[in-house]
Amino acid sequence: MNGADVPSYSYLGPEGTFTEAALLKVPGAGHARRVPASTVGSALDAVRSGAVDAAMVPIENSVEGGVSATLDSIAVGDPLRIVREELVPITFVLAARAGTALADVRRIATHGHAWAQCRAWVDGHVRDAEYVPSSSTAAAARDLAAGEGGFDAAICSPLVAGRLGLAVLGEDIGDISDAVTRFILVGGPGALPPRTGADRTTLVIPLPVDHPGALMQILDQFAARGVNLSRIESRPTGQFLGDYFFSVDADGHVEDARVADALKGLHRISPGLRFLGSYARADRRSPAVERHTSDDAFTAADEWLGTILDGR
Ligand SMILES: O=C(O)C(=O)Cc1ccccc1
Repeated sequence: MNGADVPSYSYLGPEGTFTEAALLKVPGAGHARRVPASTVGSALDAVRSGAVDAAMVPIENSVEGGVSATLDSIAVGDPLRIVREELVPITFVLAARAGTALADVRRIATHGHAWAQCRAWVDGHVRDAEYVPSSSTAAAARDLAAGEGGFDAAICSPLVAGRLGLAVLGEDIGDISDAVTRFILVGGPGALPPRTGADRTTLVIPLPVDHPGALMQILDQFAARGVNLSRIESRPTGQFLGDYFFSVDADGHVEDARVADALKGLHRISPGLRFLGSYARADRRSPAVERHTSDDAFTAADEWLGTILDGR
């Protein structure tokens, strides 16, 4: 904890982001040192430099899918470890300065994921709407309240709109009303969070180039050990056209024999495999494990092989 008595956390800020709401769900975070960062990359760099103990960043949205800024920043550079996840239900409002009517709104600032989730509402209520990208929903609202940025409205949380004294021109404007975002708490390499039986393991798997069937072989490592995947996305490495890595969430903990065995198989196919952590699922859902992929089955198989190698 950097010698201080309280832990320190960076997060995608400023105050009032959905990411801060996720951080405040972490036990003790309300009394911790909380350091807002203007990008996901800088929140993670604060962990790498040792300026903070851990960072909270968004990773996945039930409507829009993976958060590329997070998937990419965590995949390269000094190794990081996900130690926890939080789920936050997301509600958006259209906020404006007092005196602005909905008919006057054209330029709307917000985070890319918020914009993507309110597309239908905006199309139906704002004529010739123009998207102004912002680093977060709260940054858009803050700049709007300060009269900066040259936009007419912001899409943000009802809480932030209220705190900044902004008028709400549209309530609950998300196209899917029960949208949820998953956030991850990311620390440096260290002891693994304990296995709970309802865990998730996150991996970065570089796709070997000029290797026919590589993706099939990668997927087969999970399938053959009965390991379910809850997310798989391909992202370009940025090195050259056609060079990709897969960002994967698998059910289970690396201390589960079937997951450990799958990781060993993956490493043989893709030696640049990066282990990003095993941590408890926020929804506490445990996977169904067939008998032949249970820890007991793996132990029995190891013992059986041992008898052969020992000449027994
Ligand atoms: O901009 C924010 O408030 C964030 O925390 C990022 C985000 C944006 C939209 C949905 C979920 C998270």
